[in-house]
Order: sequence, then C-alpha cells, then structure tokens
Amino acid sequence: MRLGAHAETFLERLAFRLNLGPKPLADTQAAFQFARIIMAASKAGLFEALHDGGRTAQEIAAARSTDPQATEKVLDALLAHGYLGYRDGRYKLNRLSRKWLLADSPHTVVHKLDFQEIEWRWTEGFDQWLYDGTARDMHRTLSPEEWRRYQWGMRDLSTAPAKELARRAPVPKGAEVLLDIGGSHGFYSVELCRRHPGLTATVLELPEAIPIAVEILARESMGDRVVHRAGNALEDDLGVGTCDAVLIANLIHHFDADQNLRLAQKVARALRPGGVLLVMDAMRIDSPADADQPSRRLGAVLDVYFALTSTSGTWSVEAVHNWQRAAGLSPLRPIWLQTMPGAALLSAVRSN
Ligand SMILES: C[S@@+](CC[C@H](N)C(=O)[O-])C[C@H]1O[C@@H](n2cnc3c(N)ncnc32)[C@H](O)[C@@H]1O
Repeated sequence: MRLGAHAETFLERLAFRLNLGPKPLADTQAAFQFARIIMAASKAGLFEALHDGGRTAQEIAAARSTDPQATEKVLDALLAHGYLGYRDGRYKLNRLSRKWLLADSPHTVVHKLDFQEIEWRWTEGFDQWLYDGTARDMHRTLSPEEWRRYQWGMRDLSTAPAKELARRAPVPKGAEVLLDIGGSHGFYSVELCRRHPGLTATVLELPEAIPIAVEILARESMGDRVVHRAGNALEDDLGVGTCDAVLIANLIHHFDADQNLRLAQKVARALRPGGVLLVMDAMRIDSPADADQPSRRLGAVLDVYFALTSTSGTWSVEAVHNWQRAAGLSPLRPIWLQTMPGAALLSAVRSN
C-alpha cells in the first residue's frame, strides 16, 4: 500500500515523473490537513446528518449546530476527495462514507477516528524522540477515558481483518480452546468462534482494558464462549498443553525482541500437539535493501509510530519466524491480509 499523493491525469503523471511538483508538500500539508478535516467532520456528526438522505449545507449546519459557512467548506473538501456525493443542491453519503463513517454501520471506523485525536497529539513527540529516543509507554500512561477511546478504536480497526483472519487462519480441525493474548474487545475471538462451532476463547488482557473490553464484547452475545481474563502476557503463566490455538494480534509491536521470544516459548508450552500459534501484525522490512516492497510500507510507518508510543516497533516476517522456530514451532507460509494491506498472519504449528 503506497501512502501519499498519486497522479491521476497524464499531466500529473508527467509532473511526478519529472519531479516538477513538491511531493513532500502533498505528503504533509495536504495529507495532514485533509486527515483532520475528515476527523472533524466525523466528530461533529456531519456524516450522521446525512444518514437518512441528502441535505443542503445549511440544513446540515442547523442539524449539527455548526457554522454554516465552515460546514459548507468542509463538505466541499470532502466532496472533492470522494467522501460525499452531491445532487440538486444537496450533499449525500456515497458508498465510502456510508460504509465507514456512520456509527451504526457494521464497518464503522468513527471510534478509530476519535482515538486518532489522541494519537495525533502523541505524534507531536516525534521531533523530541528523534533526538533522545525516549518513548512514551502508552499502556502505562493512558487515562481511563483514553483507555475507553483506545479499546473502541481497536474494535473498529478489527472488523474487516477479523472476518478474513477467521476464514483463512489454519485452526486445527475440532479445535476447542483458543487463547487470545492482548485481544482487547475480543472481536477476533468472536469471529473465530463463529467460524469454528466447537471453539471457546479466553481473551487475556491488561486489567485497565477489561471494563471497556467486556462492555464491547457483550454486544456480540457470545455468552461464555468468549470471556476475558485480566492478566499480563509478559508475566503470567500460560499453562501447559491446554490450547488448540493461540492468537496474538497487533501486540508484538508493543514488545521488544526478547519479550516476543519468551512469549513465543510460553505459547509453545501452552499449545497441545498439533496446536497453532497465530501472529497477526503489520510487517516491516528485514533490511533496507527490501524497502521498496509494497507489503512493508504500512509496517515502515508504524515502526516509527510504535517506537515513539510503545518503546518497540513492527517486526519482520523473518524475526517472527525466528522466534517461532526458537520456541520449537514450525512456521507456515505467511498469509497477507487483503482487508489490511501490509499486515500478515504468521502461523506456526506445534508438531509434538
Ligand atoms: C493494539 S491493541 C490490539 C487489540 C486486538 N488484539 C486487536 O488486534 O484489535 C493491543 C492490546 O494488547 C493489550 N496489551 C498490551 N500489553 C499487554 C500485556 N503485557 N499483556 C496483555 N495484554 C496486553 C493492550 O491492552 C491492547 O488492548
């Protein structure tokens, strides 16, 4: 997945090829301003105001108590970038905004946009971090309100990949016990349990995450098939030979190499013979020589972001496979997720 500005017309392509326009401004000024326009529109409920049909800018402003002139400008910016449609003087939702930007859509990302306000503030620390390398350990510094916005944001982010992961993960036939480490809202477990009728899941989460995570999970009506357990994956004993599958989704980027190796070893002990470790995350390059691989671009950006916010960063396929092998597991071929370009499912099997 390539981030940033892309040429659409012949002249734009030519200008890019000849390096005539300032790409760094497209990658920064236009990108961050439009990012904030989408977030502000979502927060103010401009998309919700179009839920039941097209409206004029004045009607939307009146419905959301926003300034009419400012509202019109924001709507036009959204229109120019394909986030809205326009007909007979009325703005309306299109496929994109109806799917992702309404709170009651099963695919909504409005909670993630809300959490991004916090992430936005964190990224202002890049300058200082670049000099002193001092990271913010986000899980130790979140306020209760930030924990709520974080867990809801993660829930939004999981919707599409959770369904794909459940469909493609090599869960052993007849599997009964799943441990979902750092599973937050539990939606990956929910989808895996829906896919595998004999499966029940325990979501191991930090105590601070539990109240909101439990509330989010309750909406799925999974009863005792998916439950939470408060704990710490780095400190807790995970048992011996009790699990058919262990999922670690979007967690290894919070841990350093030694912590990930020790976690893989604990998981290997917790698996039954034939059991599988499922690691899902955005993947970074293994060496600068691989930097042009499209599948590693998301991981390259998140590597910097998680180094700032969580003391670690993204990891390469090779690094994950090395931990899995060192733990006595046999890695399977990576499965690259279509619903989250740049993220892969790296599974490994315990053979005996
Ligand atoms: C980025 S979120 C991923 C949530 C979920 N797995 C997903 O993919 O949507 C990371 C989660 O791991 C949890 N976590 C972080 N450190 C942990 C630890 N040491 N033990 C258990 N959970 C942890 C966090 O509370 C957070 O909910």
